[in-house]
Amino acid sequence: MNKMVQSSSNSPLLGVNIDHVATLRQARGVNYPDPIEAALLCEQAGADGITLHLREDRRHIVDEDVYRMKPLLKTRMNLEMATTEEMLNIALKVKPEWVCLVPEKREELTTEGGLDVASQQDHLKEYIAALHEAGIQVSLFVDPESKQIDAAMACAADAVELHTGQYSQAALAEDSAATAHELQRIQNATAYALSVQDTFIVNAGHGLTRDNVYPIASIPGIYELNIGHALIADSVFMGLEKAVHAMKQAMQGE
Ligand SMILES: CC(=O)[C@@H](O)[C@H](O)COP(=O)(O)O
Ligand SMILES: NCC(=O)COP(=O)(O)O
Repeated sequence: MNKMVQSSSNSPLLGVNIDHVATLRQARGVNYPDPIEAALLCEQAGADGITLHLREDRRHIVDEDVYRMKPLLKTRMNLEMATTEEMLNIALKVKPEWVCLVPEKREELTTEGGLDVASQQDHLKEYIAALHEAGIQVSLFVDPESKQIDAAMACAADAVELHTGQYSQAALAEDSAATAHELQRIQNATAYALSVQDTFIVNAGHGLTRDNVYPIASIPGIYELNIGHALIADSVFMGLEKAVHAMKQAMQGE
């Protein structure tokens, strides 16, 4: 996707991550709640895209979800995955509009850091080229560091998604100095990427909530935010449609 798809307001687009609906399903080993039903509801409520992470251990999203969801989405699918041969084969079959390459550790509670693009450029160049050949655009989930952005561009990635986990944790801990520091890193990384290549897409996400999203959504040039855990948590109390609306409002400072 190019930057032709724009938010109707000045705030970034909202990609909703529906992994956490599948987490609830897997906790019981039953067939509900259905992440596909959730994805379609989020789209109806104004989500600009749907993100899902097919983890190697299949702890939430499973292969069938990805295959079933793709033809039903009206916006676009952003498939997060590790840089393995198995995942490449799945992506080439499913053909999501976007793939976001993320680091994975089996035992982690959630994605702990960004992909170290700089240390594996040869592998990533080939991997990204294979996805491009299938018409899939590629984003790399990276820490907000110029070294990783340079490497992502050198690998011909179309976008980066800046990992906002450290910012979110600092905000949650109400550590205002650390929050300001992490925000500055994300602002600097965004400005850096766009100064090198103004057509490059800079997304951000991880751990964002209605309480901490506005400073990130206000960064000039940020294209899309991917938000899951906090939005699905909100939906327990307010319903999924209202939770999508409320997140969009929070992104605009309302
Ligand atoms: C890469 C990323 O930030 C998301 O995929 C997030 O990791 C989803 O939640 P889990 O970490 O619980 O899979
Ligand atoms: N890539 C980040 C994402 O998709 C959502 O992360 P979270 O809001 O579930 O932490």
